[in-house]
Amino acid sequence: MSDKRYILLVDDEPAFRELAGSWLSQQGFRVKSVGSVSEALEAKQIHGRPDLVLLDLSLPPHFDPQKTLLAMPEFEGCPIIIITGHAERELSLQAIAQGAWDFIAKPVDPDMLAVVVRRALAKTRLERELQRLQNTAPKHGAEVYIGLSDNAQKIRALIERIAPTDVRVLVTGPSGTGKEVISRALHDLSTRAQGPFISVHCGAIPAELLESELFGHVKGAFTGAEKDKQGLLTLADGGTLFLDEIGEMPAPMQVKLLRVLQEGTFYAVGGRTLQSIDVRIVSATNADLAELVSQNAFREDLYYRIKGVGIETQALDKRPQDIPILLQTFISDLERKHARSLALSSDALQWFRNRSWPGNVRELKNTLESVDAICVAGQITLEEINLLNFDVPATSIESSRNTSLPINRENITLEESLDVQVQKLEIRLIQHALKQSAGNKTQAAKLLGLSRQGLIKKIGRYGV
Ligand SMILES: Nc1ncnc2c1ncn2[C@@H]1O[C@H](COP(=O)(O)OP(=O)(O)OP(=O)(O)O)[C@@H](O)[C@H]1O
Repeated sequence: MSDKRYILLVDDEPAFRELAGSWLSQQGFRVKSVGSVSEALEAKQIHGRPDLVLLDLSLPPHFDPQKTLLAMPEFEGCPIIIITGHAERELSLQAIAQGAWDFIAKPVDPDMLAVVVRRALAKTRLERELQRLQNTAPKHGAEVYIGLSDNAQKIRALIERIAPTDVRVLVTGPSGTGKEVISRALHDLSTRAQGPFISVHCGAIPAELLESELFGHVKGAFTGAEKDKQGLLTLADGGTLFLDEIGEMPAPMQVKLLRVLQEGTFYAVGGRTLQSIDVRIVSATNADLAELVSQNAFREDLYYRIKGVGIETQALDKRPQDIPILLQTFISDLERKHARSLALSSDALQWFRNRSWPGNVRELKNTLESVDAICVAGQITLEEINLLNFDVPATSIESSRNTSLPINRENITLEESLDVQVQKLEIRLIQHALKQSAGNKTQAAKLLGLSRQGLIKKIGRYGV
C-alpha cells in the first residue's frame, strides 16, 4: 500500500477535478476525484477513510449545500476543506462551525491550496499522534475497568477505596464481565503492586492436584514428586492470590484453605516445616456462593473468611450504555496492536448496541476482533458483520478467518434456550480448535481469540 497521503476531492466540475487532481498528485499526494456525495461515500467504502477531503458544497443531484453539509459527519476524523464559489462565505462559515477545518475560494490558487492542505494534514497528524500517545499511555488502576454505567462507576470507586487496604475481596457476577480485570486492578493499585499476582482457577485444576499446586510438595511426597516444588501460595508471598471460580473448589480443599486463611500458615504436601505467608486473597465466582452455602455445597465458614468486601459486576445486557465506550477502547487496542487506524460505521455501532450479549464483554470483544480480521481499509461496516453470520453466536478471530467451523443453521432451534445453544456451540468450537491445534491449548486458545487460562476455564466448565 502507498504511504502517500490520500486526498478525496469532491467537486462536480470535471475540469476543476482534472486540474486540481493532477496538481495535487504532482505535489506528492494520492488523489481520488469524484463528482457527488454518493460517489464520495462509495470511494470511502472502497478505499478507506481519506487523510483529507476537499469538498465542494454545491453537488448533484440536489445542488443543495445544506444537504452536502449533512454528509460531513461521514468523514469524521479527517479534515474537510470546503471549496466555495463566490458569495458562499456564510455557508463556508457554517461548514466550519460544523467541523470543517478551513475553506478555500474558487478560482483556486494552486499555491494557496497546497498551503491549506499541508497545514490541515500536519494538524491531523499531530492530533492523531497525541491520541496515539494518550492511548498508549498505560491505563492504570481503576481506569482499566471501562464503563459509563452506574455499576461500572461504582466498581471503579470501590476499587480505588479498597485496593490500598489488605481487606479480602469477593468479586461476583456473570462470566465475561471483568471479574479478573477488577482483581488485577485491586492488586495494581495496592501496596503489593510490586509483588506477584498469582491467579488460580480453582475448578480447572483436578482436585487431586490442587493441594500440591497451592501448597507445593516435598520430594517423595507422592509418586512422581521427584523434587521439592513450591506451591502457588508461596509464589504469591508478598503479593495477591487470585482464587478464580472459588465456588468450584473441591470440598476437602476448602477445609485446607480455611486453615491457611485463619492461621496464615500451611505445610507443603508431605512436608513437616510450617510455612507462613503474607498474601492478600481476592476471590471471584459467577456462582451464587450464598446459595451454594445454603445447599451445603460450599463451606459457610470459608465463605465468611473470603467475603470481606463484595464487588458485584452486571451482565452487559443490563448496562447497554457501556457498549460504545467498551468498543472504543477495544478499537484503540486493535489500532495499537496492528499499528493502523480502525473505524466503526454508525450502522455497525448500532448493530453492536442492539444485539444481546450472553457472553458479556468477552463476547463483545471477540466479536469485534473477528469482524476486524476480515474488514478492509480499516472500516468495520454491516457488510463484514453480515459476512460472519452473527445471528448465531460469535466465533473467534482466527477460527472465522482460516479454520472456520461450518455453522449449520438447521441446528438452530427454538426448543432450547439461547444459553444452552450458545454453550453447545462453544463446546463445538473448542473441540474444533483443539483438533486443529492437535490438542495444544495455547494454540487452540489463540485460534479462539481467548487467553490460555480462559480456554482452560471453559474446558473445565464444559468438561470438554
Ligand atoms: N469493564 C471492562 N473493561 C475492560 N475490559 C473488560 C471489562 N469487562 C470485561 N473486559 C474484558 O473481557 C474479557 C473477559 O474479562 P474477565 O476475564 O475479567 O471476565 P470474568 O468475569 O473474570 O470472566 P469468567 O467469569 O468467565 O472468568 C477480558 O478480555 C477483559 O479484558
